[in-house]
Amino acid sequence: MRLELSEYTPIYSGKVRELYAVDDEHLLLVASDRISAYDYILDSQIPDKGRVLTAMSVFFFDALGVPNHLAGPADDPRIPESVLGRALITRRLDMVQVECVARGYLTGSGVKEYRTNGQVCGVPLPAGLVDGSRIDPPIFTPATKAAVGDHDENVSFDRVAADVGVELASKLRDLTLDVYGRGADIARERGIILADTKFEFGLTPDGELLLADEVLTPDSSRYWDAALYEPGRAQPSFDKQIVRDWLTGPDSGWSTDSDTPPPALPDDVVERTRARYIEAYERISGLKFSDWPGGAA
Ligand SMILES: N#Cc1c(N)ncnc1-c1cnn(CCN2CCOCC2)c1
Repeated sequence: MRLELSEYTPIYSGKVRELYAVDDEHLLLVASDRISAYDYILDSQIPDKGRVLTAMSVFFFDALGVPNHLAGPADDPRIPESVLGRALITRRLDMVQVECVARGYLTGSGVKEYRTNGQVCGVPLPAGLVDGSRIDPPIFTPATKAAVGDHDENVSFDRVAADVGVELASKLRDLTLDVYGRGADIARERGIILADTKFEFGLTPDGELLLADEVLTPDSSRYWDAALYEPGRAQPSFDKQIVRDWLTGPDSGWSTDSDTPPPALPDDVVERTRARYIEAYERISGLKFSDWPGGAA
């Protein structure tokens, strides 16, 4: 008999995910159907978004074979029925307070920094790059974890080494670039560009470094459709562009200049966005989302 979610102690609530304590050594990581856009958590939810992103993490954890925090299968008996398919049992780790970012393309905060000094996180880049330019080989561009609601601050490798020691900083960098590179290769073979991603790592009591949190999902990474890739402009988001275009289009009555929260999304925008998440998962994994636990009975 599965416990109810209310029987677990909540210990962390993020923009779209929550953590609960299962016991002294295990956590329940729950992904919601909430979606963010333009730094707002939208009132509208995307049905099955939490299940799709959980399925993506599990696919990549399995495919990439990196020691990680998973401590049970997607249908683990400790997972409450109400969150089955969008929750995972994980080992409770001592989290390394570094956002481990890998960039294979120049965009977002990276392109802003590049335009001021030709570098990103202290890594010099070739002259003449534009928004969306490929960075080959990919670079490690860590950030400090911001308080809820703030943006992370890009920092140099030397700053990470000063904070956590050069040996652990080097392991974080090497693992981040290796896992990103192999994950991006898998996606690229299936027509999807993983432009960049953010990993989190934690330490076990005996000092083993494990990959934690979510892995290579559209919430922790930028997903682009390779068929639409064109350097020199902001690339359309594979998963969120439908939402972004509607919110900034003529029908929403809202704009990014508005000082009010975005309006609710029309049903067709919700449904098309749901379909994009499922398409990304099925194309990358080669699996059927309908086979993933927790679907409508
Ligand atoms: N994963 C993991 C994990 C772990 N395996 N052990 C101990 N702590 C954490 C942890 C605590 N906070 N965060 C930041 C990321 N959060 C994830 C959930 O949703 C909110 C954001 C990770």
